[in-house]
Amino acid sequence: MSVNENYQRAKKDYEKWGIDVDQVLEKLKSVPISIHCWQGDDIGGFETNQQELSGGIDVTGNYPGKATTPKELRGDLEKALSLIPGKHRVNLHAIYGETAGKVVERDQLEPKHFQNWVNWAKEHGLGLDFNPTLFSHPKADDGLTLSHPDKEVRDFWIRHCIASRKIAAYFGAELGTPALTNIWIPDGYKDIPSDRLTPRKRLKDSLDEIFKVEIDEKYNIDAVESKLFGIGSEAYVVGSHEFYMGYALKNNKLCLLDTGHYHPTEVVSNKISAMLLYSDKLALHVSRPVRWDSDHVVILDDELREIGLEIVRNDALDKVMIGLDFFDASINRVAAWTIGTRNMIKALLYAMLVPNDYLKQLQEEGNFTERLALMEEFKTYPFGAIWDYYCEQTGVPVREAWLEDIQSYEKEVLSKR
Ligand SMILES: C[C@H](O)[C@H](O)[C@@H](O)C(=O)CO
Ligand SMILES: [Mn+2]
Repeated sequence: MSVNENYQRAKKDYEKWGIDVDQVLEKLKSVPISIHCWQGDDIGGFETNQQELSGGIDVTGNYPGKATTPKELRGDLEKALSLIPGKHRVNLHAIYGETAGKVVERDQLEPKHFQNWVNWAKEHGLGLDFNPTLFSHPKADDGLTLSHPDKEVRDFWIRHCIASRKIAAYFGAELGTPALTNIWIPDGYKDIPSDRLTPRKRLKDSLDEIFKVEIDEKYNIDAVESKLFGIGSEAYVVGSHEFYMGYALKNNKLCLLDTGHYHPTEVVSNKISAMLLYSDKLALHVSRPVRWDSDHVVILDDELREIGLEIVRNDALDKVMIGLDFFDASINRVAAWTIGTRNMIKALLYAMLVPNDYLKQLQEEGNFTERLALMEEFKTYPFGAIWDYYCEQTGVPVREAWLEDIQSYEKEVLSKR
């Protein structure tokens, strides 16, 4: 049977539950995923005076073919995007600027250093998002940045964050879609602190300084990302969840929830509905923590499905800005992007093909038997046939056919680097 024949048959199964599958696919096309550029080069970036990765994050593996220039990285992203259905965004870090061989300090970065990215994004109809980079830098060597006891260090990073927001606003103005600027800092202590409050006060003050510079939300939207621990900040992280949740709510900023930044049994899917009661928008870094914040490639596991369900059943596709954050250097990096992003989209599609209103009604009626029965049965509904059709319809390879593209790309491009 052809992809279309399978689709027509599968569609009938969903239609019995009042699900308009054609409409679902139209809607899915309009949901952008922000694809993180840093999977392509192991968070190296292109600074002229490039430093080793720091900040308590780590990329393991030495699979050949990583991008070593902006052109290579863009080429690899293009390849991945050609295998992923829908129109998406690309998420950049400040270390991916292009400064023509000159050393430009991070607090001196300007929109012109990202002009090539903007031209490229225009050419490919992509939105861009942004992150100041507060790691892999001598001024972050002791693991402290915006909460540093030394005012000079703090001021440097404050200037960098302000410069970053201006760069993001340039993306927003040029591309006609606001850029999300996400601030994540590594600040914390390896061992038990004797004072948890003072660094948090300093971080709060630094953030106030950064956001004092007003930027129209038409161009730039600010987010702050919390963390539980990092390598070297096992005992204490200044920007904890409670810290940023309070800050974001009070200052009308977005909380960015990274799925790897919580206790092992604490899940982001369970936070979305609670946070959306108090905030109009939320941002996500979808990752896969294996035993720790390991940033494995996202797979279609229970938590990813649950995240998709929470976004869809709460009618929050316009409220949750979905970004990815994983980095695996032990496999083909273009494949990593493709697998993780396709899975994120699959999770959304899966959620859109569940009779969410009826399941809610069952819960209200206390009919937990039927609720569980249907939630389980829907797991084996012919979701794959709908996904295959979506891929075919959007002009990307169906099922594992994309692997052939990756294999030839590896042979013709990656292996020659
Ligand atoms: C490179 C990213 O900004 C970084 O991964 C951050 O988002 C994070 O999640 C740190 O653990
Ligand atoms: Mn993250």
